[in-house]
Amino acid sequence: MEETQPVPRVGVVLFVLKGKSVLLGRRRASIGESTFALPGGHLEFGESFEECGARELMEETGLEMGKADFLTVTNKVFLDKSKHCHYVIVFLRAVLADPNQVPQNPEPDKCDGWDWYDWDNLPQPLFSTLDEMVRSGFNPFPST
Ligand SMILES: CC(C)CCOP(=O)(O)OP(=O)(O)O
Ligand SMILES: [Mg+2]
Ligand SMILES: [Mg+2]
Ligand SMILES: [Mg+2]
Repeated sequence: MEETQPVPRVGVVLFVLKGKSVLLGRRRASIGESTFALPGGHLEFGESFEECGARELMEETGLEMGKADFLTVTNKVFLDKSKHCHYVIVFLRAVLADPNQVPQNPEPDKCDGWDWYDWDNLPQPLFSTLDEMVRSGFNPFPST
């Protein structure tokens, strides 16, 4: 019997920028377990990319998204572990509505906690897709 392949899903993740730092959290999840990743998650029915990003940011960090704009998109099949999955990941760049807001960790089963990391001194290991972008020289910061 042919093994049913999982259908591709859409994720929306955010480069939340603060000065030269970016918000990252260490994942506790099947995909990218123990790697440092951007906040974000599955696009839900009827959402715009920005609505999804704002919802996921609030759900995962308690932070309110301010201005956001589209950066790039990737298309990747994840074969790590037993759970094979295929994601189109939309990357937004965002700032906080209130730059003084402090990230919380309301989903401790999914993440060790959130912190700001200098782009020139990122923690390791990074989530695979983010690692590939960094290694390729990708820069999420607006050109001044
Ligand atoms: C692989 C990823 C970029 C897309 C899914 O993200 P996620 O596992 O954080 O999903 P949720 O936040 O929606 O649980
Ligand atoms: Mg989420
Ligand atoms: Mg998530
Ligand atoms: Mg979700």
